[in-house]
Amino acid sequence: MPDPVPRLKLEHITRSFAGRTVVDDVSLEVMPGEVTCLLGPSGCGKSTTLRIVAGVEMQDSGCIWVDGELICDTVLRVPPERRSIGLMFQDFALFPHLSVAENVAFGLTGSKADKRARVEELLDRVDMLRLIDAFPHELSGGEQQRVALARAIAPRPSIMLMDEPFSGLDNRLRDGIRDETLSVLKEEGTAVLLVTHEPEEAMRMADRIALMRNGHIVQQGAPYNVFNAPADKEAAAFFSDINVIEGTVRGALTETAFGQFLAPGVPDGTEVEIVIRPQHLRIDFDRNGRGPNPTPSDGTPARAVVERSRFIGKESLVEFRLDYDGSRISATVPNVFLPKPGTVLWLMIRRDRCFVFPRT
Ligand SMILES: Nc1ncnc2c1ncn2[C@@H]1O[C@H](COP(=O)(O)OP(=O)(O)OP(=O)(O)O)[C@@H](O)[C@H]1O
Repeated sequence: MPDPVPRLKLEHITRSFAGRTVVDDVSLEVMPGEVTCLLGPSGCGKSTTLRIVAGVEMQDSGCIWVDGELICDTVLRVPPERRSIGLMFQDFALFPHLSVAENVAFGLTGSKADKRARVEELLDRVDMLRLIDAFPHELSGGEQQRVALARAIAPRPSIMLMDEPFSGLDNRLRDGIRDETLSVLKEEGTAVLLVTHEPEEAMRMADRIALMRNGHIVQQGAPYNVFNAPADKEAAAFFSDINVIEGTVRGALTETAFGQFLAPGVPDGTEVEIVIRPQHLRIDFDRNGRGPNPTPSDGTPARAVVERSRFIGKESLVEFRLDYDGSRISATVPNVFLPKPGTVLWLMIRRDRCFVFPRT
């Protein structure tokens, strides 16, 4: 079977402003009915990439394809209004003088009856049918956002570009609207390119995450893979707090408080950093100095003294100092676990959750 054609494909997109490269060789694909999140810190070039796809900004080089058809390179340029692209941005604005129904019908063509049917269908899907005749000023922020979504989807764009569309909403409202939005877009088969700087939002919404830094895509893949096999230390740190254990390679091994780590193919003398997330440390009791029995997957246990412990919501964060070299390390534990400073405990780390990188 031939490979499916991506709904949206970006190839080697580059854009500079005043000699500074802001989007640097970005390539990605979005399949129909799938959500790709461009995730990265503020200023890394996410919105510029989105504006280039929308056609309101021009790339210096690279191509954009929709359903296998070239729509933009440095010579050809299909204008924004002919790209079948819907836009939903944080500062979306409904037309204040138009009712909910008129707002949603705004970009629609066809007979009055067809338009009305489409408006009602979409408002029903976003649970806003009861407010069809209301005006924007009579709606809450969340309700306005749902109408904006219905309006953006109404003309059946094959691609939806979303730039931090939910960041103006409070947390509880946001989860509901995010999930609703996702199911409507999936049902419509729309390909979504969504920009966010929040890893949690990307993990929740994306089929694929493209992690961006300084204009580059550092890593792309399913959320599970990007989280569990980060490309480098910064990629790991973008998703959660991390611990970094330093070591030097001798004979393809690094000695640490937690025993030896394999560093195959790494030359002797190379300094490495072993990255482990706080949730992947296991804590055990001292048992009069005996500590826990090591298991093959956890390696050698390390004796540590509690410096501080805090309850931080669903879990507790415990900060330790390792006997081995006096370095600090943190562990999170579900629920409430608040050992006193000075308590001796033992730590083990899940080897399958450690990432070894050359020191940068
Ligand atoms: N028209 C422009 N002229 C000059 N510089 C620009 C222009 N547009 C964007 N930039 C710069 O390019 C960089 C990337 O901006 P961009 O808005 O794409 O980042 P972002 O990742 O979306 O950030 P944020 O999450 O803060 O919106 C920024 O340093 C910005 O100042």
